[in-house]
Amino acid sequence: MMWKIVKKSAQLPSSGHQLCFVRVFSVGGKVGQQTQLEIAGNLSARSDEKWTQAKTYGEMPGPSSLKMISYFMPGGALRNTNLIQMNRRMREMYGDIYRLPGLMGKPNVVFTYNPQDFETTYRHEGVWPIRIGLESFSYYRKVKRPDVFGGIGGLVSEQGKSWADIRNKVNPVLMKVQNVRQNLPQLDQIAKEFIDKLETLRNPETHTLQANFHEELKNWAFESISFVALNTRMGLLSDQPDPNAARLAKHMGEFFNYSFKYDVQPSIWPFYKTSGFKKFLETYDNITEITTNYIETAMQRFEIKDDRKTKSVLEQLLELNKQVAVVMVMDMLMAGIDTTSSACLTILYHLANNPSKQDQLRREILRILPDPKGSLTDDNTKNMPYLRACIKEGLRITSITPGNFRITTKDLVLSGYQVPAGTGVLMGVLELSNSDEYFAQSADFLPERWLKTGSTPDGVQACPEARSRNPFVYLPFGFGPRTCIGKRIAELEIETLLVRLLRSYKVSWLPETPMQYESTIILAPCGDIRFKLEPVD
Ligand code: HEM
Repeated sequence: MMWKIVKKSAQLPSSGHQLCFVRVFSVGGKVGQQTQLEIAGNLSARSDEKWTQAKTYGEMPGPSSLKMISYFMPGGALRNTNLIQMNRRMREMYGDIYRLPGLMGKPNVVFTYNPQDFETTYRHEGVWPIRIGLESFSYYRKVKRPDVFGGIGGLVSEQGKSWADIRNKVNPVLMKVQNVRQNLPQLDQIAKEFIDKLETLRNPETHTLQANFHEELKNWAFESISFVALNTRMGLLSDQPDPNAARLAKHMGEFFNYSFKYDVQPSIWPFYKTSGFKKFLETYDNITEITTNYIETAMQRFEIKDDRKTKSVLEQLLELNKQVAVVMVMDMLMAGIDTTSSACLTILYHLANNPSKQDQLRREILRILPDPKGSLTDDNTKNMPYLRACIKEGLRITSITPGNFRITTKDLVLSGYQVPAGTGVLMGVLELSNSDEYFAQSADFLPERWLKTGSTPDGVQACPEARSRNPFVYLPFGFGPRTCIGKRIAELEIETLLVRLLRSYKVSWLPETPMQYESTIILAPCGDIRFKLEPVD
């Protein structure tokens, strides 16, 4: 993998920042060329008035490479900060738009906190938006294991036409609400098993758990997404999980940590394969081996004719193309465990800290599920406006993906500065959705802001005026053709679990300090996570 320097003669700024770094995926030759062509197609000089009157890229505030490195040295302004703290300090120092030089092969990145810039970036992203990030995916799948993946990198890492070819195929399978909702009975069963397990771990006197709630929730997320993706029950919520499932869960946990280290943080692996990176490749191998075995077993099951009217997600993916199915299943497992469990934990935390909102939600849940032994169905889950509002509000206050990223494919003017095609743009959505400028009482958990007037059967007063009218300030699942493909699945899983959990327990937060987060690939809850779970009569 290498970086190619594309010199743009049209708009050279005066300060020496005229080189626009565009990543070339030498690991995925064809993809790289497509991406290059796509950007190169736009390299003819932009000469309209808006562009020529804008300040040059070099005039945009931001540190030089050397200054940036000094910030991370002992005593430096960004020493020991996580990504969120780092962005906040940089914003304090440089303002609402600033640029960071690309270090160790990463592209130059413009950080913006202006929703107009978000809109401009998305409106000009074209039909093949570029979001680079997890390049180890491409390397492993295309260079190390073409035997398994047949040259397909997967949604997360492909760009250009290769990305669109997969995305267009899998969109109807994964984004169509009805197709995803066919998993509701099994997801409901998994949520029930989760509650049964909590009950065995719960101290009936103190109502606290004798186990790590976060780990248990990750097992729930794993069990749920592997049912959707592999059409297989892993048994992770039982006393006797499938041994391969336990191995897969362990490797998935390692994968997430490795990916942060080698895909997000600056690393020399594109130039030199360190022993740590080789271990990462072993983890990839283990995940590939276990997942493909599960797929083979499921394929044998599918051959047996039965009277099912609908086809599972995996069957539909296999009908498209076996390699696409293998890649997509692995992407779903990799992207669908920590995200969903962190989001669920975050929403639960906000509900625990806002007992009156939790009570309000429980009134809705009791209407849906008067008998806790009853089942969740398409019919009784149709009308859950307060639950959906609580989920949105939880993800507004703490979006587990605090920023959205694109590589620009056209020259853009952002906040009055020229931003050449091929530059990274990081849009700080978390900051905006927590600002009083866009959401009244932004620090308060106010699900009512997401309700439509007259939409709540339980007589809750909607408060839509407390919500920003600008759709670009709240984007927890991204935006446009490249938006999260697991959004529907994640929402269904989270809704199902919250209904079951809050139907069974009144939840309160025990630690004296607020929930802590660490920023890895996402913003993940960490530290002391303890809830009190008191049974609901
Ligand atoms: C609450 C949970 C989740 C959140 C907040 C979330 C958020 C996101 C975001 C912000 C993006 C980038 C979108 C963009 O660039 O516009 C993304 C992409 C993606 N997500 Fe999710 N996600 C979640 C759950 C899931 C699940 C359950 C799956 C598995 C099916 C999944 C699979 C993916 C994939 C494959 C992509 C890449 C899509 C592409 O590039 O075409 N996500 N997600």
